[in-house]
Amino acid sequence: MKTTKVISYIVNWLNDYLKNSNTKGFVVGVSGGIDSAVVSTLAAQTGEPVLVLDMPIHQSEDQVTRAREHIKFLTEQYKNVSGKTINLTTTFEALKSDLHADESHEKNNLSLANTRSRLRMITLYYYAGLNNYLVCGTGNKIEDFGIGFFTKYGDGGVDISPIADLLKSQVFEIARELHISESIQKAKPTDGLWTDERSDEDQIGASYPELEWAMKVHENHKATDFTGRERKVFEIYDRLNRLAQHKINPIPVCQIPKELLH
Ligand SMILES: NC(=O)c1ccc[n+]([C@@H]2O[C@H](COP(=O)([O-])OP(=O)(O)OC[C@H]3O[C@@H](n4cnc5c(N)ncnc54)[C@H](O)[C@@H]3O)[C@@H](O)[C@H]2O)c1
Ligand SMILES: Nc1ncnc2c1ncn2[C@@H]1O[C@H](COP(=O)(O)O)[C@@H](O)[C@H]1O
Ligand SMILES: O=P(O)(O)OP(=O)(O)O
Repeated sequence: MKTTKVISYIVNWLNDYLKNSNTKGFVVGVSGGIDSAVVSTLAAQTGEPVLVLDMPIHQSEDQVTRAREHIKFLTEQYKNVSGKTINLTTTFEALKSDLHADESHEKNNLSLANTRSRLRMITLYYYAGLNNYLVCGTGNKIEDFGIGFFTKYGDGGVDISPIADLLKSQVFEIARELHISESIQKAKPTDGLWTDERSDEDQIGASYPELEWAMKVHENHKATDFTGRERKVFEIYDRLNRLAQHKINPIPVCQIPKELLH
Protein backbone atom coordinates (compact mmCIF):
# COMPACT_ATOMS: atom_id res chain seq x y z
CA MET A 1 0.00 0.00 0.00
CA LYS A 2 1.22 3.53 -0.79
CA THR A 3 0.62 4.57 2.81
CA THR A 4 1.43 8.29 2.69
CA LYS A 5 -0.62 8.69 -0.49
CA VAL A 6 -3.59 6.87 1.07
CA ILE A 7 -3.35 9.19 4.08
CA SER A 8 -3.40 12.30 1.85
CA TYR A 9 -6.22 10.80 -0.18
CA ILE A 10 -8.42 10.28 2.90
CA VAL A 11 -7.62 13.72 4.36
CA ASN A 12 -8.52 15.36 1.02
CA TRP A 13 -11.66 13.25 0.80
CA LEU A 14 -12.71 14.42 4.27
CA ASN A 15 -12.02 18.05 3.34
CA ASP A 16 -13.96 17.76 0.06
CA TYR A 17 -16.88 16.03 1.73
CA LEU A 18 -17.04 18.66 4.46
CA LYS A 19 -16.92 21.53 1.95
CA ASN A 20 -19.78 20.07 -0.09
CA SER A 21 -21.92 19.19 2.91
CA ASN A 22 -22.37 22.67 4.36
CA THR A 23 -21.23 21.38 7.72
CA LYS A 24 -18.46 22.76 9.90
CA GLY A 25 -16.41 19.89 11.32
CA PHE A 26 -16.22 16.31 12.54
CA VAL A 27 -17.06 14.42 15.70
CA VAL A 28 -15.34 11.10 16.46
CA GLY A 29 -15.65 8.63 19.35
CA VAL A 30 -12.22 7.63 20.66
CA SER A 31 -12.09 4.27 22.45
CA GLY A 32 -8.39 3.59 22.90
CA GLY A 33 -8.44 1.24 19.90
CA ILE A 34 -6.61 1.50 16.60
CA ASP A 35 -9.52 2.34 14.27
CA SER A 36 -10.74 5.38 16.17
CA ALA A 37 -7.15 6.54 16.79
CA VAL A 38 -6.50 6.49 13.04
CA VAL A 39 -9.80 8.12 12.06
CA SER A 40 -9.50 10.90 14.65
CA THR A 41 -5.92 11.65 13.56
CA LEU A 42 -6.91 11.77 9.89
CA ALA A 43 -9.78 14.10 10.79
CA ALA A 44 -7.35 16.26 12.79
CA GLN A 45 -5.12 16.56 9.73
CA THR A 46 -7.92 18.27 7.76
CA GLY A 47 -7.29 21.42 9.81
CA GLU A 48 -11.06 21.72 10.28
CA PRO A 49 -12.76 21.64 13.70
CA VAL A 50 -12.76 18.16 15.24
CA LEU A 51 -14.42 17.12 18.49
CA VAL A 52 -13.15 13.84 19.94
CA LEU A 53 -15.19 12.13 22.63
CA ASP A 54 -14.19 9.52 25.16
CA MET A 55 -17.45 7.82 26.30
CA PRO A 56 -16.76 5.19 28.94
CA ILE A 57 -19.51 2.78 30.02
CA HIS A 58 -18.03 0.56 32.74
CA GLN A 59 -14.82 0.73 30.67
CA SER A 60 -11.65 -1.04 31.72
CA GLU A 61 -8.94 1.28 33.01
CA ASP A 62 -6.47 0.46 30.24
CA GLN A 63 -9.00 1.38 27.51
CA VAL A 64 -9.83 4.68 29.25
CA THR A 65 -6.15 5.49 29.72
CA ARG A 66 -5.34 4.84 26.04
CA ALA A 67 -8.33 6.89 24.87
CA ARG A 68 -7.43 9.87 27.10
CA GLU A 69 -3.76 9.74 26.15
CA HIS A 70 -4.70 9.79 22.48
CA ILE A 71 -7.09 12.72 23.02
CA LYS A 72 -4.32 14.57 24.89
CA PHE A 73 -1.90 13.89 22.03
CA LEU A 74 -4.39 15.21 19.45
CA THR A 75 -5.38 18.34 21.37
CA GLU A 76 -1.72 19.20 22.03
CA GLN A 77 -0.68 18.53 18.44
CA TYR A 78 -3.60 20.08 16.54
CA LYS A 79 -5.18 23.44 17.42
CA ASN A 80 -8.38 22.48 15.56
CA VAL A 81 -9.07 19.50 17.89
CA SER A 82 -11.00 19.67 21.14
CA GLY A 83 -11.72 16.74 23.45
CA LYS A 84 -14.37 15.83 25.99
CA THR A 85 -15.12 12.94 28.31
CA ILE A 86 -18.78 12.00 28.55
CA ASN A 87 -19.21 9.22 31.07
CA LEU A 88 -22.30 7.28 30.01
CA THR A 89 -22.17 4.70 32.80
CA THR A 90 -24.99 6.20 34.88
CA THR A 91 -27.13 6.74 31.75
CA PHE A 92 -26.60 3.09 30.80
CA GLU A 93 -27.47 1.90 34.31
CA ALA A 94 -30.61 4.10 34.39
CA LEU A 95 -31.76 2.75 31.01
CA LYS A 96 -31.08 -0.82 32.12
CA SER A 97 -33.20 -0.22 35.17
CA ASP A 98 -36.05 1.35 33.15
CA LEU A 99 -35.90 -1.61 30.75
CA HIS A 100 -35.91 -4.11 33.63
CA ALA A 101 -33.06 -5.72 31.72
CA ASP A 102 -32.28 -9.26 32.73
CA GLU A 103 -28.51 -9.46 32.47
CA SER A 104 -28.37 -13.17 33.20
CA HIS A 105 -30.09 -13.93 29.90
CA GLU A 106 -27.43 -14.41 27.22
CA LYS A 107 -29.43 -12.90 24.35
CA ASN A 108 -30.37 -9.98 26.54
CA ASN A 109 -26.72 -9.46 27.29
CA LEU A 110 -25.90 -9.09 23.57
CA SER A 111 -28.78 -6.67 23.26
CA LEU A 112 -27.43 -4.76 26.25
CA ALA A 113 -23.90 -4.79 24.83
CA ASN A 114 -25.24 -3.27 21.61
CA THR A 115 -27.20 -0.73 23.69
CA ARG A 116 -23.88 0.66 24.93
CA SER A 117 -22.84 1.29 21.35
CA ARG A 118 -26.20 2.93 20.56
CA LEU A 119 -25.89 5.29 23.56
CA ARG A 120 -22.57 6.44 22.11
CA MET A 121 -24.21 7.00 18.73
CA ILE A 122 -26.89 9.19 20.37
CA THR A 123 -24.17 11.19 22.11
CA LEU A 124 -22.14 11.68 18.92
CA TYR A 125 -25.26 12.90 17.08
CA TYR A 126 -26.10 15.27 19.93
CA TYR A 127 -22.76 17.02 19.43
CA ALA A 128 -23.01 16.77 15.63
CA GLY A 129 -26.41 18.51 15.76
CA LEU A 130 -25.25 21.09 18.26
CA ASN A 131 -22.21 22.16 16.23
CA ASN A 132 -23.28 21.30 12.68
CA TYR A 133 -20.59 18.60 12.52
CA LEU A 134 -20.48 15.22 10.79
CA VAL A 135 -20.23 11.91 12.70
CA CYS A 136 -17.14 10.12 11.44
CA GLY A 137 -17.35 6.32 11.42
CA THR A 138 -14.41 4.12 12.39
CA GLY A 139 -15.37 0.77 10.83
CA ASN A 140 -12.83 -1.03 8.65
CA LYS A 141 -13.56 -3.21 5.61
CA ILE A 142 -13.57 -6.51 7.53
CA GLU A 143 -16.03 -5.22 10.13
CA ASP A 144 -18.32 -3.31 7.78
CA PHE A 145 -18.35 -5.42 4.60
CA GLY A 146 -16.92 -8.77 5.72
CA ILE A 147 -18.50 -10.02 8.91
CA GLY A 148 -20.80 -7.18 10.05
CA PHE A 149 -18.90 -6.83 13.32
CA PHE A 150 -20.56 -3.62 14.42
CA THR A 151 -23.79 -2.58 16.09
CA LYS A 152 -26.54 -1.70 13.65
CA TYR A 153 -27.42 1.95 14.38
CA GLY A 154 -24.76 1.94 17.08
CA ASP A 155 -21.20 2.40 15.87
CA GLY A 156 -22.66 1.58 12.43
CA GLY A 157 -24.79 4.74 12.58
CA VAL A 158 -22.52 7.36 11.04
CA ASP A 159 -22.45 10.07 8.37
CA ILE A 160 -19.17 9.19 6.67
CA SER A 161 -16.80 6.24 6.73
CA PRO A 162 -13.20 7.21 5.96
CA ILE A 163 -11.50 3.82 6.51
CA ALA A 164 -14.21 1.35 5.51
CA ASP A 165 -12.33 0.46 2.32
CA LEU A 166 -9.23 -0.52 4.29
CA LEU A 167 -8.38 -3.93 5.73
CA LYS A 168 -7.36 -4.03 9.39
CA SER A 169 -3.69 -4.63 8.44
CA GLN A 170 -3.83 -1.48 6.29
CA VAL A 171 -5.28 0.46 9.23
CA PHE A 172 -2.26 -0.70 11.27
CA GLU A 173 0.08 0.44 8.47
CA ILE A 174 -1.52 3.88 8.53
CA ALA A 175 -1.31 3.97 12.34
CA ARG A 176 2.46 3.37 12.14
CA GLU A 177 2.86 6.17 9.62
CA LEU A 178 0.77 8.52 11.80
CA HIS A 179 2.89 7.67 14.88
CA ILE A 180 -0.13 6.50 16.86
CA SER A 181 1.07 5.48 20.34
CA GLU A 182 2.69 2.08 20.81
CA SER A 183 0.11 1.21 23.49
CA ILE A 184 -2.73 1.64 20.98
CA GLN A 185 -0.84 -0.16 18.22
CA LYS A 186 -0.18 -3.10 20.55
CA ALA A 187 -3.69 -3.27 22.10
CA LYS A 188 -5.76 -6.30 21.17
CA PRO A 189 -8.74 -5.19 19.04
CA THR A 190 -11.85 -5.27 21.22
CA ASP A 191 -15.37 -3.92 20.97
CA GLY A 192 -15.19 -3.01 24.68
CA LEU A 193 -18.92 -3.68 25.09
CA TRP A 194 -18.65 -6.43 27.69
CA THR A 195 -17.80 -6.45 31.37
CA ASP A 196 -15.10 -9.06 30.79
CA GLU A 197 -12.01 -8.34 28.69
CA ARG A 198 -12.93 -10.43 25.65
CA SER A 199 -11.18 -9.45 22.45
CA ASP A 200 -12.66 -9.38 18.94
CA GLU A 201 -10.76 -12.60 18.17
CA ASP A 202 -12.24 -14.30 21.28
CA GLN A 203 -15.73 -13.40 20.05
CA ILE A 204 -15.28 -14.18 16.37
CA GLY A 205 -13.09 -17.28 16.67
CA ALA A 206 -10.63 -16.02 14.06
CA SER A 207 -7.98 -13.30 13.92
CA TYR A 208 -8.08 -10.28 11.60
CA PRO A 209 -5.23 -11.65 9.39
CA GLU A 210 -7.22 -14.89 9.05
CA LEU A 211 -10.41 -12.97 8.22
CA GLU A 212 -8.54 -10.93 5.62
CA TRP A 213 -7.44 -14.16 3.97
CA ALA A 214 -11.03 -15.45 4.05
CA MET A 215 -12.43 -12.22 2.60
CA LYS A 216 -9.94 -12.46 -0.28
CA VAL A 217 -10.77 -16.08 -1.20
CA HIS A 218 -14.47 -15.97 -0.34
CA GLU A 219 -15.81 -14.89 -3.72
CA ASN A 220 -14.21 -17.67 -5.76
CA HIS A 221 -14.16 -20.59 -3.32
CA LYS A 222 -16.31 -22.78 -1.12
CA ALA A 223 -15.49 -24.33 2.27
CA THR A 224 -14.74 -27.77 0.80
CA ASP A 225 -11.82 -26.28 -1.17
CA PHE A 226 -9.96 -26.09 2.15
CA THR A 227 -8.97 -28.33 5.06
CA GLY A 228 -7.93 -27.86 8.70
CA ARG A 229 -7.68 -24.33 10.07
CA GLU A 230 -8.29 -22.72 6.66
CA ARG A 231 -11.59 -24.55 6.34
CA LYS A 232 -12.61 -23.54 9.84
CA VAL A 233 -11.79 -19.86 9.19
CA PHE A 234 -13.57 -19.93 5.82
CA GLU A 235 -16.67 -21.36 7.51
CA ILE A 236 -16.60 -18.70 10.25
CA TYR A 237 -16.27 -15.93 7.67
CA ASP A 238 -18.91 -17.40 5.37
CA ARG A 239 -21.46 -17.79 8.20
CA LEU A 240 -20.92 -14.29 9.58
CA ASN A 241 -20.95 -12.76 6.10
CA ARG A 242 -24.31 -14.40 5.34
CA LEU A 243 -25.75 -13.26 8.67
CA ALA A 244 -24.51 -9.71 8.05
CA GLN A 245 -26.20 -9.16 4.69
CA HIS A 246 -28.95 -7.13 6.34
CA LYS A 247 -26.29 -4.75 7.65
CA ILE A 248 -24.30 -4.56 4.41
CA ASN A 249 -27.21 -3.94 2.03
CA PRO A 250 -29.60 -0.98 2.05
CA ILE A 251 -32.72 -1.42 4.20
CA PRO A 252 -35.41 -3.35 2.32
CA VAL A 253 -38.23 -1.02 1.29
CA CYS A 254 -41.66 -2.46 0.61
CA GLN A 255 -42.17 -1.29 -3.00
CA ILE A 256 -45.88 -0.71 -3.67
CA PRO A 257 -47.00 -1.66 -7.20
CA LYS A 258 -47.74 1.56 -9.16
CA GLU A 259 -51.32 0.50 -9.96
CA LEU A 260 -52.10 0.41 -6.25
CA LEU A 261 -51.01 4.02 -5.80
CA HIS A 262 -53.41 5.63 -8.31
N1 LIG B 1 -16.40 -2.57 15.95
C1 LIG B 1 -16.54 -3.53 16.79
O1 LIG B 1 -15.62 -4.19 17.13
C2 LIG B 1 -17.92 -3.80 17.29
C3 LIG B 1 -18.73 -2.75 17.68
C4 LIG B 1 -20.01 -3.03 18.14
C5 LIG B 1 -20.47 -4.33 18.20
N2 LIG B 1 -19.62 -5.33 17.84
C6 LIG B 1 -20.07 -6.72 17.84
O2 LIG B 1 -20.92 -6.85 16.72
C7 LIG B 1 -21.97 -7.75 17.04
C8 LIG B 1 -23.28 -7.02 16.92
O3 LIG B 1 -24.31 -7.89 17.27
P1 LIG B 1 -25.53 -8.26 16.33
O4 LIG B 1 -25.12 -8.24 14.90
O5 LIG B 1 -26.14 -9.48 16.88
O6 LIG B 1 -26.48 -7.05 16.68
P2 LIG B 1 -27.08 -5.83 15.84
O7 LIG B 1 -27.96 -5.12 16.77
O8 LIG B 1 -25.99 -5.07 15.19
O9 LIG B 1 -27.92 -6.56 14.71
C9 LIG B 1 -28.98 -7.38 15.09
C10 LIG B 1 -30.32 -6.70 14.79
O10 LIG B 1 -30.45 -6.63 13.38
C11 LIG B 1 -31.81 -6.86 13.01
N3 LIG B 1 -31.81 -8.02 12.09
C12 LIG B 1 -31.40 -9.28 12.33
N4 LIG B 1 -31.55 -10.07 11.25
C13 LIG B 1 -32.06 -9.29 10.29
C14 LIG B 1 -32.45 -9.51 8.93
N5 LIG B 1 -32.31 -10.70 8.35
N6 LIG B 1 -32.94 -8.48 8.23
C15 LIG B 1 -33.08 -7.26 8.78
N7 LIG B 1 -32.72 -6.99 10.07
C16 LIG B 1 -32.23 -7.99 10.81
C17 LIG B 1 -32.59 -7.09 14.28
O11 LIG B 1 -33.15 -5.86 14.67
C18 LIG B 1 -31.50 -7.49 15.27
O12 LIG B 1 -31.84 -7.14 16.58
C19 LIG B 1 -21.72 -8.23 18.48
O13 LIG B 1 -21.01 -9.42 18.42
C20 LIG B 1 -20.89 -7.13 19.06
O14 LIG B 1 -20.08 -7.60 20.11
C21 LIG B 1 -18.37 -5.09 17.37
N1 LIG C 1 -15.34 4.15 25.24
C1 LIG C 1 -15.53 4.73 24.06
N2 LIG C 1 -15.45 6.07 23.96
C2 LIG C 1 -15.64 6.68 22.77
N3 LIG C 1 -15.92 6.03 21.64
C3 LIG C 1 -16.02 4.71 21.69
C4 LIG C 1 -15.84 3.98 22.88
N4 LIG C 1 -16.00 2.68 22.62
C5 LIG C 1 -16.27 2.59 21.31
N5 LIG C 1 -16.29 3.81 20.75
C6 LIG C 1 -16.54 4.17 19.34
O1 LIG C 1 -17.18 3.08 18.67
C7 LIG C 1 -16.30 2.55 17.68
C8 LIG C 1 -16.40 1.05 17.61
O2 LIG C 1 -15.95 0.60 18.83
P1 LIG C 1 -15.25 -0.79 19.09
O3 LIG C 1 -14.42 -0.56 20.30
O4 LIG C 1 -14.47 -1.18 17.90
O5 LIG C 1 -16.45 -1.61 19.32
C9 LIG C 1 -14.90 3.04 18.10
O6 LIG C 1 -14.02 3.07 17.00
C10 LIG C 1 -15.22 4.40 18.62
O7 LIG C 1 -15.42 5.33 17.59
O1 LIG D 1 -12.70 0.76 16.81
P1 LIG D 1 -11.61 0.86 17.80
O2 LIG D 1 -10.91 2.16 17.71
O3 LIG D 1 -12.09 0.57 19.19
O4 LIG D 1 -10.52 -0.21 17.44
P2 LIG D 1 -10.49 -1.78 17.79
O5 LIG D 1 -11.78 -2.35 17.22
O6 LIG D 1 -9.28 -2.33 17.13
O7 LIG D 1 -10.45 -1.95 19.26
